Amino acid sequence: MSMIEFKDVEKYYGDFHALKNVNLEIDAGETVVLIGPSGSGKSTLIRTVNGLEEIQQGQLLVDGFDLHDPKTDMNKIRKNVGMVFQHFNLYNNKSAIENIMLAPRLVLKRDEAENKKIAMELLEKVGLADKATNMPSELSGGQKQRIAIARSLAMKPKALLFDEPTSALDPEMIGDVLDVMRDIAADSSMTMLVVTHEMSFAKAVADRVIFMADGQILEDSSTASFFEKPSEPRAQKFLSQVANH
Ligand SMILES: Nc1ncnc2c1ncn2[C@@H]1O[C@H](COP(=O)(O)OP(=O)(O)OP(=O)(O)O)[C@@H](O)[C@H]1O
Repeated sequence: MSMIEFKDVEKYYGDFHALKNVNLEIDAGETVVLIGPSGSGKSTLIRTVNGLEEIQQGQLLVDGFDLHDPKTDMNKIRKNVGMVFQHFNLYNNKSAIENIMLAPRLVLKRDEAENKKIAMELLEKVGLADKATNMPSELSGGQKQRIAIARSLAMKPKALLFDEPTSALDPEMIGDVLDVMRDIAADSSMTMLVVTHEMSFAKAVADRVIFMADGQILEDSSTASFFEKPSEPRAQKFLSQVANH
């Protein structure tokens, strides 16, 4: 069953045509990496999936719900579709564990003892059990991002969206975050859509690679065939540029 489905989607910012005839289907459990040059529309695409950006034409189905249908409850979509941002977006006035416990408490009304138990398990999972009571200002970028990932997981989502999760991190922090993402991708029930420039992560973890340029999907291939040789010349050029980085 497809978890995310774009059908002939068009997105404009005013006069600017940001997504052009996007057709894309992502099955439940798939890990898909979205790559492309700066300004190609990757963030825009990923942000439409949980309603942070509206589409103007076409259809977008998430977990079987049509995002354009006024009857669709966006809160329900956001419960099931977590998002991890480049700049973490933690609540800076709350400790690591409080960041993780907040949404389940408010949105899911999870019992407090159960909430704490799940939050501690997630802190273990991301390797930060010893930082439970630290404030975000006391954490490194990589630690903040792992807390943000734990916070998303606490809602027990069906899908996770990652928008350049390692782009704001010092190089030595990136590996730990990618390791956590790799673990999550190994859970066959989790759907992941990841915007990243980390080609080795894409190669090792993604089932499929989508290449975008100028608001269009130019290539949608299995990871193996994409990295062997993308069929699209612009994808070939992009790949050689990031590889030389
Ligand atoms: N809120 C907005 N209003 C107007 N234009 C926007 C807005 N957000 C994005 N754009 C434009 O839409 C295009 C796609 O932006 P988007 O952030 O989706 O690209 P991207 O592929 O994620 O780029 P990057 O890799 O640099 O993050 C860009 O030309 C950008 O300037």
